[in-house]
Amino acid sequence: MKNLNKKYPILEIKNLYLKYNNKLILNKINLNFFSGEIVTLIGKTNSGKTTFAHAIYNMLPYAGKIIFNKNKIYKLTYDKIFKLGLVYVMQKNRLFEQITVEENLLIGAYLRTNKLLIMRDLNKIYSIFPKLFEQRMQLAINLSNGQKKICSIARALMASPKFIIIDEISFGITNKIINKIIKILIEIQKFGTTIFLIEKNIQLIIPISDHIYIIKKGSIIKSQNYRNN
Ligand SMILES: Nc1ncnc2c1ncn2[C@@H]1O[C@H](COP(=O)(O)OP(=O)(O)OP(=O)(O)O)[C@@H](O)[C@H]1O
Repeated sequence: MKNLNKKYPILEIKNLYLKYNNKLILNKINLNFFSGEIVTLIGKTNSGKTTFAHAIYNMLPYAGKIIFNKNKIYKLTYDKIFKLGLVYVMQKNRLFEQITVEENLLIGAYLRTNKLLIMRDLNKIYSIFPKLFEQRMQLAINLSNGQKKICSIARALMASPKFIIIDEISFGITNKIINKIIKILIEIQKFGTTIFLIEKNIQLIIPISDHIYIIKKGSIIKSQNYRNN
């Protein structure tokens, strides 16, 4: 049984509504996320998953309130949200392509001050993903799409986040690599990081999820709790 902090939610979504051109895309979403949970959002194409993540990161205007670690993040820009420890790995690659893989990874840690811990985490990333080590001096633009995704996730992990959103881990990468990423996620979850996965390929994700929500046409239509407590 996992020892999850249920005292107060690390992320609260209150009455979230979002429209594109007058079309309702997210419809009254109310969700609470707690520290150390792995939460998965499942839904078909165009159900509103990515839009939901964009709203959390304040990249789109919405109605409702989103509170992260008691901060009203609906009033903040996404760089400020990052500084609070909420990190978002977008579905599409957002690496800095004209700098090296290692420079990208270190940018993930730019707010951290303990160099020893940063190097420990960097070495850990390299030991889990040896190909990133081999490619560390290459410009990010030269990576394959799958390696770019791994590098994006690794960069987010280098921030030592309190909360990480990953939009489609499985996008462009093999099951073997997904399993490696899952191993790290389980490890950081033990230290209290909340992991929010947005997925279509659910086979590998369901067994590690504490909570699964299903979204359809912008509404959460089902939730399933897999925790033992
Ligand atoms: N920039 C945009 N302008 C207008 N409508 C948009 C825009 N982006 C998304 N939408 C619409 O919002 C709805 C939800 O899209 P969203 O990308 O959130 O779905 P999704 O569940 O993440 O899909 P996928 O699994 O394919 O990534 C869709 O109807 C889509 O057409």
